[in-house]
Amino acid sequence: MRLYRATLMHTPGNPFQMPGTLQALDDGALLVDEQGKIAAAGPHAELRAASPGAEVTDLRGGMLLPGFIDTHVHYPQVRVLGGLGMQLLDWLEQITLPEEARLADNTYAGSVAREFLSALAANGTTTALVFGSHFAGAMEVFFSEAARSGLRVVAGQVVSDRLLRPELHTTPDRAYQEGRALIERWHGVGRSLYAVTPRFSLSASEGILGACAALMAEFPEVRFTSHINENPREVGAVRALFPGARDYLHTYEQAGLVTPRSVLAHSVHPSERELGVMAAQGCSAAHCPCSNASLGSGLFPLRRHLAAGVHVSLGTDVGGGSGFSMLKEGLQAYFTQQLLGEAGTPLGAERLLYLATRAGAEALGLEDQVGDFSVGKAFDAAYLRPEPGGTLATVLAHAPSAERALSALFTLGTQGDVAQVWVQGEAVYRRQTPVSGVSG
Ligand SMILES: O=c1[nH]c(=O)c2nc[nH]c2[nH]1
Ligand SMILES: [Zn+2]
Repeated sequence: MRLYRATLMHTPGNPFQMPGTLQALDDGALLVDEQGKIAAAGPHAELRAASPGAEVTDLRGGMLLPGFIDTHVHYPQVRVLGGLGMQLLDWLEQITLPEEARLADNTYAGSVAREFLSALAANGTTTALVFGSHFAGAMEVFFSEAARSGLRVVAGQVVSDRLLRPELHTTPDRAYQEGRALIERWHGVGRSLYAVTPRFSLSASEGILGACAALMAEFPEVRFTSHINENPREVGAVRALFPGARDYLHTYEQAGLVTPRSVLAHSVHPSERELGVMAAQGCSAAHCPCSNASLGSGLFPLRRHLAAGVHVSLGTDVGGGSGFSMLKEGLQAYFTQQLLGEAGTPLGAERLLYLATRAGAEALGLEDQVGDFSVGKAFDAAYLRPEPGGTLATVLAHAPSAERALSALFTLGTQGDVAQVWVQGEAVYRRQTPVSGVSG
């Protein structure tokens, strides 16, 4: 048993439904067992007295949060981050798809996978729903590297059969065969799960969506993810490609792909009908505010999603987004809602923490295992501790409440403030202290 002594913050409930779910303990502790599960949580003095033999990891001076859960992030797109100046379809054609084609080479894919997984961990992300590569070989490489990294990933091969580039196209039969082989090899192995992943209806014929549906029916535990209603030009093109569909969601719905296992990224331009069906089917929307701003996609109608009863989580959407930081994503989500004025939903610290952690666990059906520090869950955690002397350190030192400390963290925090990260009690990242005072 090991006792982690720290200032703890987590949201073991949904603050959009029940305000006041933020729990903060100033001198708190988590007792973690040999399986990496939380055996007890509470004030440090109490846990210490009850478990005098436990070894103590002293994390005072920072904040211990549940590991972040990123519900939309593209593995092949690390190296295209920063490609500013375009909207979705031009950005895909000119910057992103040429890079994705390079993952046909497994050695290249391995380097990218390692860069990607290291960046997730260094930003405190312990679980991610990962949009994969179009190549089965690159997915083999990815799952192997993910197992080595210790992170939890829900990932799948991306499938498409039109309008991208020929080398990224497959066929329904091949999509089914390769998907099946990957699921049998990786789903439920270690900390990996599989997600069936058509890129978007624009690049997926009814045949491809049918192959995805066949996999979902055959493997009732695998997850599903895709894109929806991101950009007006994209939405118009999908309408033209599926003249029989009522709207974008209907293209997935007709194939039986809208279920509680589905996470649809973006949903910036939904109709009321689409929101009603998403809510009724228990499917989640992954909100990616940095990407929506960067690609000029629009302002996410969070209020309408919540009013309809659609579950919402957060995603960084690397590389359309602006990096791996779920703190930055939370801040941009807050900005977006502020910019919407009356139509926006205020996002205080409690809601931001929930969106960056537990909401993701709920979207992935993992809320019994991760997402907060409840007893029985895995110890997946990020320790945030700014280096002394910076602005965040100053603000935290004077924060009048836990909420203010947390909102300062979302406002000012960066990758450099992530000091240590654990998954299931195993250290997966530790910040290297910069060498200071060396000149020449
Ligand atoms: O933000 C996005 N990134 C992508 O790579 C993509 N592909 C289809 N639609 C997409 N949207
Ligand atoms: Zn995306």
